[in-house]
Amino acid sequence: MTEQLSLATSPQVETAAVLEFRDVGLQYRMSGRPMPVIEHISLSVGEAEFVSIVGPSGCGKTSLLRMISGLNPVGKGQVCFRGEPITKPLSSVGIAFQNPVLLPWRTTLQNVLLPLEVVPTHRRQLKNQRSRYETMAQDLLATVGLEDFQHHYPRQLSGGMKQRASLCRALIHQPELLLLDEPFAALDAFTREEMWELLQRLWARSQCTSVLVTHNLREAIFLSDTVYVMGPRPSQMVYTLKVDLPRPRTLDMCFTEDFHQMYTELRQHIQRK
Ligand SMILES: Nc1ncnc2c1ncn2[C@@H]1O[C@H](COP(=O)(O)OP(=O)(O)OP(=O)(O)O)[C@@H](O)[C@H]1O
Repeated sequence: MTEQLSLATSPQVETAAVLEFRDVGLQYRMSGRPMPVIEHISLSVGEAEFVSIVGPSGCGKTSLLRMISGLNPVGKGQVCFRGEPITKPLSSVGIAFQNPVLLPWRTTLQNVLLPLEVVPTHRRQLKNQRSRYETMAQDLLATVGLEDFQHHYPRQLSGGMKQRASLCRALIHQPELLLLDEPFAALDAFTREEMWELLQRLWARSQCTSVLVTHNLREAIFLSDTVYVMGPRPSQMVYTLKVDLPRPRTLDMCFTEDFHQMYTELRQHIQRK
C-alpha cells in the first residue's frame, strides 16, 4: 500500500498527467527462467513536474526509466506519454546517464549539438538554421558556466564539466521529458551539490517534465516535487513523498528540520533484501 507524507509550506498545483504508469509489470529471463522485476506500478507525472525514483540496488529503477524512453518494451500494463502508450523510442526525450560519454573528437559545443544531428526531425532544421541552434547551445552552456569551454575537447574538461555538458546535450532539442539515470553518482560530494543547483536552474528554465533515478536521498528531496520509493524485487512503489519546499531551493535548506524529517521518512522506507 502507498502511504503519503506531505510537509506543506505552499499548496501544490495539480497539473494534467504527461506520463502515466498503468499497472505496469516487467520481467526478464534469468538462466532460462522468468525473473519478475516490477509489479503493479501505477503513477502519474504532471506537466513540468520533477520526480525522483529511489529504492534498493537492483529493484528495477533503470528498467523503469528505459520503459519511459521506449528502449525497454513494457511487460504488463501500459506506460503512456500524453495519453498514448509508449511502444517505440520517443524523440521528445532527453537522457543523461552516470557516464557523460562525450565524443572525444568533438568540442563541447559540437557534443551538445549532437542530438540535433541524430534525431531525424531536427536534422533538417539544424542544416537550415545552424547559427540559431549554435546560439541555443551557447546559451545552455552559459547557464551551466561553460561559456569559455565551448571549443575545448572532453579531455580538457573535469568530470563535473563533462556532466554539465551532458545535461546541455540532453536539453538541446527542447525535449518534453528529461530522464536522468544517476547522473551525478561519479562526482565528489561538493561538485554533486553544485550540480543540484545547476540542474534546478536548467529545469526551471526548460520547464521539462523530469524523472531522476538516484541513490542519494538528499538529492532526490532537493530536486523533486515528488519522490517515489520502490521496494525490493519484484518491486512495487512502497512510498510517495510530496516535497513542498519552496523553490528555488538552496543548499541551506538541506539542514532544516523539514528536510531532515523527509530524509528520515525516505530512509525508513528503503528496504534491503
Ligand atoms: N536486459 C536485462 N536482462 C536480464 N536482466 C536484467 C536486464 N536489465 C536488468 N536486469 C536485471 O533486472 C534487475 C533490475 O535491474 P535495474 O538495472 O533496472 O535495477 P536498478 O534498481 O537500476 O539497479 P541499481 O540501483 O543497482 O543501478 C537486476 O537484477 C538486473 O540484473
